[in-house]
Amino acid sequence: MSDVDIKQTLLNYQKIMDQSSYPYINDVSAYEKLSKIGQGTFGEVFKARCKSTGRMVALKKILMENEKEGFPITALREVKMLEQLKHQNITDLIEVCSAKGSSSNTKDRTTFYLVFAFCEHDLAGLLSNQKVRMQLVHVKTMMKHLITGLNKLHRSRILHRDMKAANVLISKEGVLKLADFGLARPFVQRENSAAPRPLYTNRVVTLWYRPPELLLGDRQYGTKIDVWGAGCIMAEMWTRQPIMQGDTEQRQLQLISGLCGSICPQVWPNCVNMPLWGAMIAEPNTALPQRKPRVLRDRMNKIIKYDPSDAKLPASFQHGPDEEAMCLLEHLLSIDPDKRPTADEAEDDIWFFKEPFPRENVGDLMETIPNSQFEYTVGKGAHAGRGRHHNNQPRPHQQQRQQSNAIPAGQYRDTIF
Ligand SMILES: Nc1ncnc2c1ncn2[C@@H]1O[C@H](COP(=O)(O)OP(=O)(O)OP(=O)(O)O)[C@@H](O)[C@H]1O
Repeated sequence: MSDVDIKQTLLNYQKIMDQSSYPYINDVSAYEKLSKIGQGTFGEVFKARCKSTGRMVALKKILMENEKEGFPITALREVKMLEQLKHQNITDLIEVCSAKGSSSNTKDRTTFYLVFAFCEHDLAGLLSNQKVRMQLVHVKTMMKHLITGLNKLHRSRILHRDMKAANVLISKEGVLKLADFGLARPFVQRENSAAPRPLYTNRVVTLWYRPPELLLGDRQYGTKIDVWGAGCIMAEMWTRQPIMQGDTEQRQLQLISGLCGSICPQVWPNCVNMPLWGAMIAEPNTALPQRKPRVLRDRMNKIIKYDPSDAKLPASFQHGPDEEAMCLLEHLLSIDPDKRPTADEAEDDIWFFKEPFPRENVGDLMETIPNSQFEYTVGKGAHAGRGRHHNNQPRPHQQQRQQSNAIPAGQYRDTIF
């Protein structure tokens, strides 16, 4: 079914629903709104409680950009994908709810909400809280959850396209969930490499987590764009802040070269075929500086160490760099997308089979966080919008809106850890 057909079907469906008292979709009044916890690109997000079960949920209001057209196609895509993606490491969409306008002006309008199981933290908030002391086993468990969730996504032929610590949620029980499928899209697996590949928009992924191929204008990318994001998140587990914080696409490329080495045909033969390669390399102040060494290992070796205060490590452990962790990180952050592992390969990485072994959850870490820190304040606290997508670029469907490259005051600017 084409997007137009889906839209038309939904329009008809909504008309029927509007005329009927039969609850095809539950009314949002089944939930009691408690507080506003986020301002997503698509609309507001509220913490709420189910009146009948007491279950905590996140209500994501769907921004109706053009109400006459009914339920937005982008939100419909998100719902359809999340229905396929039932997995413990993926945000749990419980249902879609609706609400009728209450005033005489709005009574013909229906507002829709996506209802998700509530998660107390996002990873960005957790990492920015210096009181949260993470041990190697916590980092490993969270990375295992993240890669397992990503593997499920890719096996379901879906690209996330907005991997970042702020889109990784952690439940009170200490289970990590990939969230925010607003930019996700299904992809076609090419059986025949000679077949033409579909073109996707390259205006995806928050700048700090954007891989070299997207920065060089690639429109035929694949799952490896998410794998790069997983690598950025893995490094951030130790640095506690995003590792490459460019404020323009050119600057982001320079930061990548500064850390991961020059983007050049010797390390990535196909780079010369990227749409922006020619223009960028020819610039006098090129964003593609050549002969830059790869210093990722040196920089990270100082940080990726066994923590001597980590009582859970066997006594025989040396407190040196964690060589297996370093190897996985190096692999995830390969400049050449073809050299990055698939999520399936990363899930079987040797690091996860070495002590300390990943656990079912990081519930013990969650227990160390005082209850008060489970609460939200808009724009502050656990869900503060660090590296938010809309600070760097609009969603594809919003490209007509003004793009702002500004990073808000108090946030990281153009730095490298
Ligand atoms: N299941 C959940 N539990 C708790 N909070 C959530 C949940 N889902 C979303 N949120 C909060 O709402 C915010 C916005 O949600 P989400 O990222 O899905 O929307 P978005 O419009 O795509 O936002 P963004 O512009 O940040 O990408 C999140 O950053 C998070 O703080």
